[in-house]
Amino acid sequence: MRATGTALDVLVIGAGPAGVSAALRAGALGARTALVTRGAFGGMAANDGPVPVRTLAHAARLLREARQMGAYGIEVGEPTLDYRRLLARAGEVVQEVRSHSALRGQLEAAGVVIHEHAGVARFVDAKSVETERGHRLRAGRIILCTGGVSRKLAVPGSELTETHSDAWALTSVPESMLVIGAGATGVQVASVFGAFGSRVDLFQRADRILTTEDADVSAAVAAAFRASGIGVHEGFGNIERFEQTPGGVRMTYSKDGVRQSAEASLAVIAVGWVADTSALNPGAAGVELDARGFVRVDSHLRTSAPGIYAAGDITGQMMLVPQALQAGFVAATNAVRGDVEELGNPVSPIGSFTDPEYAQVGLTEAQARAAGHDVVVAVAGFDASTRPIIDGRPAGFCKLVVHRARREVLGCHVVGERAVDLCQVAAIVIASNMKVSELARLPLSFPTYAGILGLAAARAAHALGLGAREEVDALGV
Ligand SMILES: Cc1cc2nc3c(=O)[nH]c(=O)nc-3n(C[C@H](O)[C@H](O)[C@H](O)COP(=O)(O)OP(=O)(O)OC[C@H]3O[C@@H](n4cnc5c(N)ncnc54)[C@H](O)[C@@H]3O)c2cc1C
Ligand SMILES: NC(=O)c1ccc[n+]([C@@H]2O[C@H](COP(=O)([O-])OP(=O)(O)OC[C@H]3O[C@@H](n4cnc5c(N)ncnc54)[C@H](O)[C@@H]3O)[C@@H](O)[C@H]2O)c1
Repeated sequence: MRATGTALDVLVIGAGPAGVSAALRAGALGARTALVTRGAFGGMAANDGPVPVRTLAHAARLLREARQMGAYGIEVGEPTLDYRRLLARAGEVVQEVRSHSALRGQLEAAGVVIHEHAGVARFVDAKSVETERGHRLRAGRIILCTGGVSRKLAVPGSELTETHSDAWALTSVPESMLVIGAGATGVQVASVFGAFGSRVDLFQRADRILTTEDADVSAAVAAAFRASGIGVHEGFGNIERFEQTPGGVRMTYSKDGVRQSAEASLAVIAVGWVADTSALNPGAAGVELDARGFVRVDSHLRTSAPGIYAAGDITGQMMLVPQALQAGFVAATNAVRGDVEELGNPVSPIGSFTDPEYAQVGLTEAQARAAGHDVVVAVAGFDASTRPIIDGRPAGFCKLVVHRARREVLGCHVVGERAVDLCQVAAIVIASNMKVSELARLPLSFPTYAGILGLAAARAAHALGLGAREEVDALGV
């Protein structure tokens, strides 16, 4: 067992976005800090989540674009996919992102000692941790940033199912695929493999896919998926079991006493994310979990154990990279300076790189109405805007939810090309409390996707009796 000499001020466990941010902040504040992680630096975000997934989504886009070329006078023939080559490319991208990241250098410059590939770390007591590869580390403050893992289904035969990580590691595109769970992960898996030529069936227990999106977004993405050949089964019932078949796997499920089954080459489970705490032995340090199994934290990101903080997916709060970075910063600030900062509730755009893309920021229409806001809703179709028509991508819409009296945007919901980018602009509008009429009058560049936001704002301003719509429509953005 290798023990570090004197105790550290701060030990951060897990080098995903939350842990890297926490360690950087603690080091920058002058604390003697170490960062210990099971595997490679960067966590899921770099190695198994957004970076490889976005690479596959990009390949899906390239296939789509190759098929569109004929309409623009370019003949290239039907594209074919070499999946092994694509996976190699995803690996290269992960390496490239890693080698261009300034974070490791910044951590070293801040004096943070990095223990990478240390194996699983586990609490010995509330101040010390040991790792599988023999490090023993002691610190006055400990920040838990060990992220999460895919939730398993507790049904017979669940060992026959795969996770999104297994799906990325296939050596060829499966002929067919069942995707179970239609949150951000499930729809991404379904969209990518549908584009690669698998026959995909997406099973969602709730009565609509993407339950955390505006209902119009769920409906539009489901309709687009169906139009592209993906089977979308909403409110399908309960899974009874999985069984091996000669060609792959069979899922048996039932609803209202009626039993049905579906078969495919493989089944991918994407029914949610749970904290990765089993190996950490949090009980030895007095760290309590909540009913869902996430580490319970207060607004300062303090756990139930004095001197132990947690940030990122392990807390079960918004499970996204920017939020993990922010939480790591807050937890480390509090660990070093003494509980001076709260996490707060910043404006948080969310979106996914499916085809079609979808994104949101702020309140959905239903949330705004449930909160008692008197709202005006304005929708601009992509087909009413010049740029999507130029690009041959006229499907989609931008929906604004606007507070009638305050004339401020409460929410923006987009389906279609560059939806995620469009919502970043809307996030700035919301964060700055800009009036919708000011947004409508802003001379956004022409012809752009951001212009659709201006068009929706003009329609909202018109509905509020502010008279901007005709002027903007006349410009034909
Ligand atoms: C398929 C997919 C796509 C996604 N796409 C996006 C996206 O487009 N945009 C976005 O913002 N977010 C996306 N996310 C979510 C995002 O990846 C996570 O919210 C983010 O990675 C959380 O960061 P974290 O630091 O909390 O945890 P992680 O990134 O999971 O890092 C945790 C680290 O802790 C290590 N660890 C775990 N247990 C131990 C232990 N006992 N000892 C030592 N080390 C340990 C792990 O090996 C890992 O390195 C996606 C997620 C998935 C699954
Ligand atoms: N692009 C992105 O930003 C992105 C991509 C992937 C994941 N993520 C993050 O990762 C987190 C986890 O995402 P996720 O999609 O894995 O989980 P999730 O909890 O967001 O979605 C799981 C879905 O599975 C459904 N479900 C639950 N039990 C089921 C069952 N037995 N059968 C069928 N359906 C069932 C739920 O209704 C839900 O819609 C999210 O909070 C998200 O923030 C983000």
